[in-house]
Amino acid sequence: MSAELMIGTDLAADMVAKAAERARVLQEQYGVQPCLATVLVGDDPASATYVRMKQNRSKKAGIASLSVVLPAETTTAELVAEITKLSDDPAVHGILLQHPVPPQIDERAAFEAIDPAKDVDGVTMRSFAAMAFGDPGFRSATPGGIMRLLAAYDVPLEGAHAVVIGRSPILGKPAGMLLLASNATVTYAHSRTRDLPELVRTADVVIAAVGKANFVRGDWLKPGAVVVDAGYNEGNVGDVHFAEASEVARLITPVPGGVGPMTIALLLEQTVDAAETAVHSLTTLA
Ligand SMILES: Nc1nc(=O)c2c([nH]1)NC[C@@H]1CN(c3ccc(C(=O)N[C@@H](CCC(=O)O)C(=O)O)cc3)C=[N+]21
Repeated sequence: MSAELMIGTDLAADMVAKAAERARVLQEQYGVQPCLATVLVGDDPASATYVRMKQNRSKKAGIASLSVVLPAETTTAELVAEITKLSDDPAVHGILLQHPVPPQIDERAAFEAIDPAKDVDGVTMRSFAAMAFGDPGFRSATPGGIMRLLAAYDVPLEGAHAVVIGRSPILGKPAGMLLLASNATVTYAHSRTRDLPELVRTADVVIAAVGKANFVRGDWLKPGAVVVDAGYNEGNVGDVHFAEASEVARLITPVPGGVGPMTIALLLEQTVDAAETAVHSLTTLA
């Protein structure tokens, strides 16, 4: 093992502590408790576990959670109606629709029912555009968490070649946009990419977001590369073959303890951002 670990746990704890302090101030000065609504469709046990983790960590930070659980047979119209209710509820500051949803549901339509002011998970087209333009706004939780981790470890991005493996709408694609906004030279790789190992060997920064356990091998990496493993496969296994990669990389995220806690920390931070904005827009109006 020669690589240094990019540990998310401590940084995330720091971010959550700061969010908790801001939540306390909102409560004390305005009597408002930030509230994150989570929406889970169906009974996938892994998804239920992630949602529970988000709720538990919210609670520790003084953020209320409102849990909506819908049956697996829910239609797009029913889900959109539920999310619209949350969008219209002034007590709710942030909304998270857990991905994936069952196949009969149009996930994009459901995401777009989230009020952009409450899109603390950064999944709407409005938030995507802000990331693509490098404008302020909510970041998709995992990509935003990755950027904070890279910044904390002083990873140089300007002019660096970043290869993002995966192009999903709330992970790979926005991650590439944020890297581009930081002046990296970004290549998106995906299931149709030819000669993937060779391409990855040209990367200074690798973002693995494919959802295949131990997919990225040590001999795919340029010595000294920075490796971010955004995979969350069964049994807490990442997308990167950690034992091999950590012999070649300069910096690497562990799984668990890397990107995962940063994702949740950013979600909570952005929930408090949303609550502050809501409170301040009310006090300005008054
Ligand atoms: N709309 C939406 N937004 C998401 O952000 C989202 C989603 N859907 N669907 C599922 C994935 C998965 N995800 C994780 C978050 C934290 C950990 C995490 O903290 N994992 C711990 C280990 C898990 C444990 O301690 O049990 C770690 O890496 O240290 C993992 C996975 C967010 N996701």
